[in-house]
Amino acid sequence: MISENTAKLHIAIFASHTGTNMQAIIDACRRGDLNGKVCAVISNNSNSQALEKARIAGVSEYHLSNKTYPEEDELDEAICKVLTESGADIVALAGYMKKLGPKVLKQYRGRILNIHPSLLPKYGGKGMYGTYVHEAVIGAGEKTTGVTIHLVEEEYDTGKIIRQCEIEVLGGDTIDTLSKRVLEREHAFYVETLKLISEGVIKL
Ligand SMILES: Nc1nc2c(c(=O)[nH]1)N[C@@H](CN(C=O)c1ccc(C(=O)N[C@@H](CCC(=O)O)C(=O)O)cc1)CN2
Ligand SMILES: NCC(=O)N[C@@H]1O[C@H](COP(=O)([O-])[O-])[C@@H](O)[C@H]1O
Repeated sequence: MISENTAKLHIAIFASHTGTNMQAIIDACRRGDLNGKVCAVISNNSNSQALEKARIAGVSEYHLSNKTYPEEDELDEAICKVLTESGADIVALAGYMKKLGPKVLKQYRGRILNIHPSLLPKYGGKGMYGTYVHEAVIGAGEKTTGVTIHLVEEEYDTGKIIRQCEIEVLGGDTIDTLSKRVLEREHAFYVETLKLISEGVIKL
């Protein structure tokens, strides 16, 4: 339970690749736009730009994957240990491509957020990540897409929806133009949502 208070929100961020949402959250904390601190960045990808961005920002970063922990339950436990030791109040998945395990889900139930680049429940679930989502949206002839921030449960994209915003699909949109426009909107949307949580306006 995230209680309304003036204490900084300690945020652990998970990212697998580029990490632009992670960077937006780090920057917002540093600017004072979000009463928070990114206490850890975790990636399953040792070569990710996300880990490099975290190193440059001076944020504690961890490569935790099936390469470092081949046994799934050991990886699950290792992630729990890092989250506990980092003092994380809340977990923000931001382009994290792997399924969180049962131990992490139990330890942080109700306090794990994920951002998804569509209006869930449409275009979610296994295989629906990154540009595959925008490809499906355009392929279906949708006039509107959007961004969803939801709580994370065992199955992909099934948790309670916390906030959504709509984004128009333009006539000439390609996968590239749409993904760029959605990603740009995600950055402010994630920061706004975390701010509302830190202020107790959104109660988890
Ligand atoms: N326990 C949970 N873990 C995660 C969730 C979740 O809701 N529950 N959300 C995902 C993020 N996500 C969508 O928002 C998502 C990410 C990845 C996939 C997917 O199909 N992944 C592939 C593997 C892709 C790869 O290895 O690069 C797969 O599982 O086959 C779907 C949805 C984060 N974790
Ligand atoms: N299903 C999960 C999913 O598709 N997540 C998406 O991955 C991108 C990560 O970008 P980033 O690494 O630059 O923040 C974002 O568009 C996010 O919505």
